[in-house]
Parts: sequence; structure tokens; C-alpha cells
Amino acid sequence: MSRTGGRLALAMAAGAAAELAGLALIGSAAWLITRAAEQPPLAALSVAIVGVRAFATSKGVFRYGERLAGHDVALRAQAATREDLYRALIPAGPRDRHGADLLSRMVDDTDAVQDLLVRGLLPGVAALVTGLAAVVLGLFLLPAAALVLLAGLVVAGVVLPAGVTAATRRRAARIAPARAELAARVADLLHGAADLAAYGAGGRALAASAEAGARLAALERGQARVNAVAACLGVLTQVLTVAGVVLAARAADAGSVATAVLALTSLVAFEPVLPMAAAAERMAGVLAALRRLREVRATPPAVAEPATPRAVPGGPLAVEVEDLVVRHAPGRPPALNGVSLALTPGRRVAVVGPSGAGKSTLLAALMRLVEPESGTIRLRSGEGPASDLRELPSDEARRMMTGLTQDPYVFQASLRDNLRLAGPEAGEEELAEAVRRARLEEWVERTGWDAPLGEDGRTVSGGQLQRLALARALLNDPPVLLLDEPAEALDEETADALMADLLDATRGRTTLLVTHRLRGLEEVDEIVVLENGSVVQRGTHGELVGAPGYYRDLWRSEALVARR
Ligand SMILES: Nc1ncnc2c1ncn2[C@@H]1O[C@H](COP(=O)(O)OP(=O)(O)OP(=O)(O)O)[C@@H](O)[C@H]1O
Repeated sequence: MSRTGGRLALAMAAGAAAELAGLALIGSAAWLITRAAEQPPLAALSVAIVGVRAFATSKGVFRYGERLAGHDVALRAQAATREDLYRALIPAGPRDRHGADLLSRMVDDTDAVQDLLVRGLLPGVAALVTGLAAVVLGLFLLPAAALVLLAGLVVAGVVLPAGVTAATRRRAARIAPARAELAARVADLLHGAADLAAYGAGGRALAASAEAGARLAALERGQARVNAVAACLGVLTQVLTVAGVVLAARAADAGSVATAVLALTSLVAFEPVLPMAAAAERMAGVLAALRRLREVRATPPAVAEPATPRAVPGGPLAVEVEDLVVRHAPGRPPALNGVSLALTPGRRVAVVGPSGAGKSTLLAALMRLVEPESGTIRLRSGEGPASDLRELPSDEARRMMTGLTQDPYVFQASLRDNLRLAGPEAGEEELAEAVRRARLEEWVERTGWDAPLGEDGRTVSGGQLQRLALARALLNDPPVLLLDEPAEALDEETADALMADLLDATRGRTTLLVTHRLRGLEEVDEIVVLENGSVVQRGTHGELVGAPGYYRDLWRSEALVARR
């Protein structure tokens, strides 16, 4: 048996033993009290007295053991499920799923795994064992009473839970998505607070959240009503069964001792059985949650990992992109349509083009975040043979070619830790050097290395954010540096200063720079102009401004803006 199986068996055994001890405690106590009323010699009661003490103590010990082992196994199972989800999500990427929905799956739905064990399986086993034990005891004392008890237990433990399941199955399947919807609305309210306030749309967004909340509340109220009715019916069944047992004992003239033992053990036998109706309701939700988790696990990875990965080439790397075609979804026009370019060690290539031309898609293909439909990306070190990027493990490929992403994220951590993310081993000297090259030292001097940076980087200006991201990229120092729109969303002056510093800092590094601004590109070795996923022009800045086309037009309009 696996270790988890062993722990589960231990928890089930402890739970059943605790319920059995409870049953035996009540049975022996009932026998002791009624027998004592007949005033027998004390010796006739001594075994029962010891029994009562032993059962009372052992019940607590077994209950403690069950809680310990049960929660241990449940929390381990929950942790393993979360780990499994992370593993499934990392290669798939967050592409099609809303963050809040994923978070809700990660938190609420994985709780379901815990409930499956703690509120489903373990109490179910304990209820079954206790019910059977009570019926067997009844059979020895009075078969007719045992049959009444059996009927009552079947109603409370099987019929009622089945009824609850039937009444709530459809609603339960809607609760998890409704909770995810509410989480998504609340996340929108939080993250979009500034935009909502700017356009006076806060009221509508709040109303939409309130509606989502009301939908969830209505579903949960419906569930709660079914639960309440089931709980009432359960207690009614318990009372009627005990009354039936007493009547059967009276009719058979069983005597006061046997009647008391039968009545009280019947009463206690219901204790673990009654929560089964509520457990059935929860199990319907648990099954829906498990289905949602399966969906996430079944998300195919964004890129296929090689069956037999090749070793990553060492030393300075050349990158050869040939006839690359990338389509984001079947049936959509290709985002890249036959792109070829070469990056040789120490050279800088800039990719420019209008919005939607495919620039970010090219970087995504280089970072192995999307699977090309055709064409190749090869890495070559020195005179050695080239390796196809697809033959390398994808995280190794990302280690070789990475850098400044389009939306750099600032973590809620100190400035130092935000930088260390890209170089965990970096010493103070290296951190200071990266900060100096990204021209951030003045800011760092002012704020200090340990200054906490706020959520979503709101304490950081746009220019500082891009420089922070550049410092990270320089610290990480990959063989091939990729820079995606580093001057995006900056004002002219800040963008000019950043581009000048960036071109300074990347001199002599193998760099692919995606940009929508042309100023400074005199410095790069080659410029590739992309339009509609294809290379329409390539050359140096001097060559491109001399030829009609997108580059010259943009250059002229930039010059006009600069002159104003
Ligand atoms: N994840 C995606 N799923 C579907 N289509 C996508 C995805 N990412 C990009 N596209 C589409 O692919 C095309 C190229 O997009 P890409 O982001 O590469 O352009 P870009 O040149 O980087 O644009 P920008 O300068 O605006 O960032 C666009 O038509 C875009 O709508």
C-alpha cells in the first residue's frame, strides 16, 4: 500500500474506532445505569464500570487520531493537487483563462479535494461501521428492534442523501462557476479601479459585481434550504426509529436493561449517519469542482517538449530564423508568415513595424512560448552544428533567449528583491552595475535598495519601470537579449533618454530589439521591417531612410513631431 493509502486507512480506522467507542460507551452506560437500579452486588457492575471508563477515554484518543491522520492525508492530497495544477499550468501558460477564474479553481476547487476525504470518505466509512455494529448488537438483543433500526439508518444514511443529491446536483454544478464569476468581477473592480473612476463606470461595475454576488447567494440559499429540510427529516427519522425500537422492545417484553441499551445505542448510531445528507450535498459540489480541476489539467501545453532533449549549446550563440510561420489559432491568418532573420554574436537587430505586424509573436516564438506551424529556429555556437530550438527543453530555450517583456511586473517586494528575481546569485556589485547601466542609480540613491515597491508597481513611474526591467535583463545577462518595446507608453523625452541608455548598455551584446520608435536605430546592425507577419524591408538605418516604404514614412513623421 502506498504511504497515502496507509495514512488514509489509518484515518478511516481511527474514525470508525472513535464512533464504535462512542456506541460502546452509551451501550455500557445504559446497561450500567439500568442494571444498577436493580441493586445487584457491586462485583456484577465492575466490568461495565471499567468499560465505561475505557470507552470514554479511548473515544477521545481515537477521535484525536482520526482528526490528525485525516487532516494530514487531506492536506497532503490538496497540496499535491495544487502542485499538479501548477505543473499543468506552467507549460500551458495563462492564455485562455481569466486570472480570477484560475485563482478560484486553485483555491476553492482544490479545497474540494480536502472535503472529499474529510467530509465524504472518512465520515462515510465511520457511519457505515457504526450503523452495522449497532444493527449487529440489536440482532443479538432483539432482532425485531434491529430491523427497525436498520430501516431508520437506511432512510437517514442512504435515502435522504440520495434525495439531497438529486435535489441539488444541477445547482451544485452552477455554484463553482458562479463563485469564479464573482471572483472575476471583484478582481476587475480592484485592478480596473482607476479606469472605472476615470470613466464614471464604477457604479455599473459595482452593480455587475452585486448581481454576480446575488446569483451566488441565491444558489447557496437554495442549497441551504435543501440541507435544512434534510437535517430536519434526519432528526425526525432518528426520533421515530428510537420510538419504534422502544415499542418493539416493549412488545417483546425485553426488560428494562435491554430496552435502555437498545434505545440509547440506536440513538447514538444515528450520530455519524445524520451528517451524510449534508455530505451528499457537498459531494455534488466536490464532483463539479473536481471536473473543473480536470479541465485545467487537460489544457494542452503551449509548446511540445522534446522526447529526447538535446544539450544546450555553450558559448556565444548565433540564432537563425528561417521561413517561420506562426498561427495563434487554427483558421486565423498567420501572425508570422515566412519570416527569416539571423542574429550573430555581438550584433544587434531591431524589428519594427505597425501594431499587429507580428513583432511580439516573433519574440514569443524565440522564447518558445508559441509553437510555430512551420519553419525553423536554430541555435549555433561557434562552428558547431546547429540545434533546432524544438530539440531543447523549453525552459532551457528561455534561459538562452530572454529579456525585457512587454508588461514588466513589479512584485510587492524591495527594489533589491525585484532585481534579484533575474539574478538570485548576484552580489551587491553586480546589482549596482546593472542599476548603473540602466541609469537607475539616482532613483535608487533617493529611494534606497530596501524601499518596498507597491502592488502593480504603482509606486514606480513608467520610465522607472522600464529601466527596472532593463536592469533585470542586464543582470540576467542571457546569451541572446530580447527587448520588447522598451519605450512603450513613455513620453518622448523619457523614451529618447531610455533608448539612448539602452543602446549604450547593449553595445556588443547579441540583441533583438522590438520597437515602434526609430530614433537611435542608426546604432543597430540591421533593421527588419515587419508588416502583416512578413518582412517587407531590411537593412541599416541609412539604407532604409533612403528607400520608400514604412520605415521612411515613420522616420519622417517622427522628425516632424520632433521639430514641433
Ligand atoms: N495570444 C494570441 N491569440 C490570438 N491572436 C493573437 C495572440 N497574440 C497575438 N495575436 C494576433 O497576432 C497578430 C500579431 O500580434 P503581435 O502581438 O505579434 O503584434 P505586434 O507587432 O507585437 O503588435 P504591437 O506593436 O501592437 O504589440 C495580431 O493580429 C494579434 O491580434
